[in-house]
Amino acid sequence: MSLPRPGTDAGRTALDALLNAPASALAAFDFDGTLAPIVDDPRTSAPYPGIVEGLADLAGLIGSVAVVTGRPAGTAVRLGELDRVPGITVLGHYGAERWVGGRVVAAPAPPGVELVREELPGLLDGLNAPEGTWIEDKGRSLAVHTRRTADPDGALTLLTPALSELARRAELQVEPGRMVVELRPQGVDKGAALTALVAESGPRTVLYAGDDLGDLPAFAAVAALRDQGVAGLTVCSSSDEVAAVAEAADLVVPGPAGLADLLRGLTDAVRGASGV
Ligand SMILES: O=P(O)(O)OC[C@H]1O[C@H](O[C@H]2O[C@H](CO)[C@@H](O)[C@H](O)[C@H]2O)[C@H](O)[C@@H](O)[C@@H]1O
Repeated sequence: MSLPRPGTDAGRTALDALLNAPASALAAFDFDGTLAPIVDDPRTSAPYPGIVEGLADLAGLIGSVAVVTGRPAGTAVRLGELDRVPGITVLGHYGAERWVGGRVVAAPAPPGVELVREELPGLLDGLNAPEGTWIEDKGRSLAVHTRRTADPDGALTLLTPALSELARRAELQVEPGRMVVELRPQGVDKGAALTALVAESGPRTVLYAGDDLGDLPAFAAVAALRDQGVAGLTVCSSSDEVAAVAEAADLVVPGPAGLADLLRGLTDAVRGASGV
């Protein structure tokens, strides 16, 4: 499997650094839209064929592999079969939760989450939210999905102002995503999560792959880490739904299928470079 070349100097430098010193590399991945194709019902998400095997192979060849997701960490592990990846770290809820070796560690959710849980159904009724609007209660956050409505973008436009006002009263943060608006605790994002992981394990190279707006803080963290001497490669798992992530990435691959190919290309190249 051939390995695509990043379109930026910084990305090419980081890819070369990863291949030259794989034991000093961290590769971190978003879940939905990156490792798992987007589906209408989030409860049925599953990794793209070959992804789990690709992550497991990579985990045996480089310093560390992580998933950083907006999902609860345990949900991502269950849906993604991530416990099949030796040594993987899974950071859930944008870094508020950490799954490692079967245990989830997290601080308690702020009280605003309970307020949103109580008020959200009535708020959606009052707005005549279109049929197909669905509340995903993730425990420490709630997400309002519109993908299954007749007009997902129109539904988001209708609902977002009132959801933002509810988030403000609950002292929560609004997280927009692919046909979804999430109300979640403040003070965490994927950038801070990735930065903390790097501080902990001290890699000399970081690869981060994502597809949605919530991944942009992680891309920004990769850029900041470069200034501190850590080589960084950002990868976009592209879609027709989000343009900003491809614009910010060093390398763009066509969705989870492209990410599966990239994983195979990376493992082949690492093995080739080290003669394994
Ligand atoms: O950080 P991620 O791992 O990318 O999680 C972000 C959100 O992903 C899920 O929603 C998205 O995927 C669904 C399943 O494919 C899709 O139906 C939905 O339209 C997408 O927005 C998940 O349900 C959310 O809780 C995550 O925050």
